[in-house]
Amino acid sequence: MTHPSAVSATAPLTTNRTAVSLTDVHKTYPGGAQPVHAMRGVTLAIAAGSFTAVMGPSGSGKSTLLNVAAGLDGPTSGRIVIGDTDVSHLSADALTQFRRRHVGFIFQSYNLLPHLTVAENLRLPWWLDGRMADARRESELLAAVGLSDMAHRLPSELSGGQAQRVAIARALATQPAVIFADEPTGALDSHTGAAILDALREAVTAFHQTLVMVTHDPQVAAAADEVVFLADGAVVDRAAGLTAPQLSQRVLELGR
Ligand SMILES: Nc1ncnc2c1ncn2[C@@H]1O[C@H](COP(=O)(O)OP(=O)(O)OP(=O)(O)O)[C@@H](O)[C@H]1O
Repeated sequence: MTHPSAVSATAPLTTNRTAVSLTDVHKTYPGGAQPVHAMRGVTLAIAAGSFTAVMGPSGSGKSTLLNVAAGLDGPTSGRIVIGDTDVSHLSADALTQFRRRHVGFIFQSYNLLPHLTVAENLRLPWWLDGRMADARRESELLAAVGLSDMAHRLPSELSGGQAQRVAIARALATQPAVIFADEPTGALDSHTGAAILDALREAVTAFHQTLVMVTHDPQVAAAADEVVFLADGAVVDRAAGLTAPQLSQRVLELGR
């Protein structure tokens, strides 16, 4: 295990075959009258280089799983390992530093900084880590998401699909051990959403990245290598090769 103070900016974190593992992870929110058990003993391993979709009925704990697995929120108990690092017990500062270097995020709302250009938004992960942006990688990423000619635009001058392409490129910038995406196509029309999903898949494959994506959309989940099903805070199934209607049906059954 890597000691918190020894987190390196350059250490390759996906040398083993598992990019992320959760072992008996529980997450309980204090709540009002009663605590909410949003994760009840989740054990899950995500293979390096894979694309995993997380599906389940509303309130089943998908966003909680993503936030806890990504180190955005701490577990109540259990162990989370990203690459070779046990992040469950890192101090807040060490965890922030670790996330900047080794975890990528894509959100439904893009989360671009409005006063920075496309290129500057893309450079943020390096800047936040006190490093110079890698100009060659920046050009490669802009080309990979089809935005080479929009590097100097502001987010307000982009369509939703273009903004999400910037977010994808930014998530890939530091070659993270894993990229977590929460409903990345949720704010887009179905045509643009499909194009974004293609761009994401292609970029993730081209750059050998690992992607874990929460989605309600069975068409999106059908493009994943594997789908993890959650119900009531627990992993109840994992499946590969199901069609969109089959995935839809499975989620409906879990919600009953
Ligand atoms: N900060 C919080 N405080 C208290 N309870 C919370 C908090 N965040 C989530 N919950 C509860 O935890 C449970 C799981 O929520 P979560 O958002 O992870 O589900 P989800 O599957 O992502 O839902 P949806 O599909 O509707 O987005 C729900 O019962 C929710 O009300």
